[in-house]
Amino acid sequence: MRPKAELHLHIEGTLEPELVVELARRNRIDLPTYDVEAIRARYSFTNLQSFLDVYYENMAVLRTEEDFYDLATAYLRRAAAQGVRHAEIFFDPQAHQSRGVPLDAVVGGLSAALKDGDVPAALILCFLRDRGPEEAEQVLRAALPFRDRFIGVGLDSAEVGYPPSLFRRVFDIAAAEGLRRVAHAGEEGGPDYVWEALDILRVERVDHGIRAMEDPQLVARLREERIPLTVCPLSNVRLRAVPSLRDHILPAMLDEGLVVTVNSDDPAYFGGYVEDNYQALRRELGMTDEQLDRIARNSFEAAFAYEG
Ligand SMILES: Nc1ncnc2[nH]cnc12
Ligand SMILES: [Zn+2]
Repeated sequence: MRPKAELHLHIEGTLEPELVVELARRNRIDLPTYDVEAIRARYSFTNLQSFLDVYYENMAVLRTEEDFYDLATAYLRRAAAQGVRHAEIFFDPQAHQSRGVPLDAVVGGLSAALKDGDVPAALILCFLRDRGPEEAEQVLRAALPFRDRFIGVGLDSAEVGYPPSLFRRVFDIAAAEGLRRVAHAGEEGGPDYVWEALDILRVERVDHGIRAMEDPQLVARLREERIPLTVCPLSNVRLRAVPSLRDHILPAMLDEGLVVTVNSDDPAYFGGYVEDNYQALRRELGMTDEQLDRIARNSFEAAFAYEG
């Protein structure tokens, strides 16, 4: 299996139904069903929001530092089996704080798992864009005492209606703290969101970015500056950002000379971990070993903290 880095992975999106049930029992939380197949049967999505509704509902079982430790430990085990040699992992503190889970339990559990895990990994703190810029700034300030436990900040959750420009200030603060910067853009939002992420947030990687291909000038900018894109093919199909894998624009992105990487996004929900995404590209799009090797090489080049 080809070695690779994974750069677009939400740790909350690795919460498998089996762990939902185990944590609900451990924390005495009522679930509508304890049948893992019944939970999985709900994973049919029509767009990003329809997924986010289920994603936020399921993560209510995450309560304690131990829960976050177990979640990240399970991911790192799977990642190792998928050929991942380095991971940069998103987490969504606001999604837990809003349920009364303290930030130190989240950061403490995740960072302890990373320390003990087999795959070298780092954390990227994401702001939920639909909760607005003021709350994002509060979260960043609350997280600064844990500054040594994460390497950067990101922007995720519902995209359309929440343009990157809203988050200029909090990204400026992050930059001044020496934090690396990424943002989801061009998943459901148009190329204008990718421009804003680059020009206003000064991001160093674009998460998804598939709609950048609608704007040739933007493609030229991404190519010339070698700004990596963390593309998530199975996610794009399951959230209907593309009609099917056969229609995915990823091969054209590679042909344009873009620094494309392949990642799993929320693998517990989208039918596969990162190697499964590589294999699907081979199977459905006929991508060659040479192309997939290039993508894997890109993933190490695009990493912020790879020490290979
Ligand atoms: N694909 C995605 N887009 C935006 N926010 C997310 N949070 C988890 N997965 C996401
Ligand atoms: Zn994502």
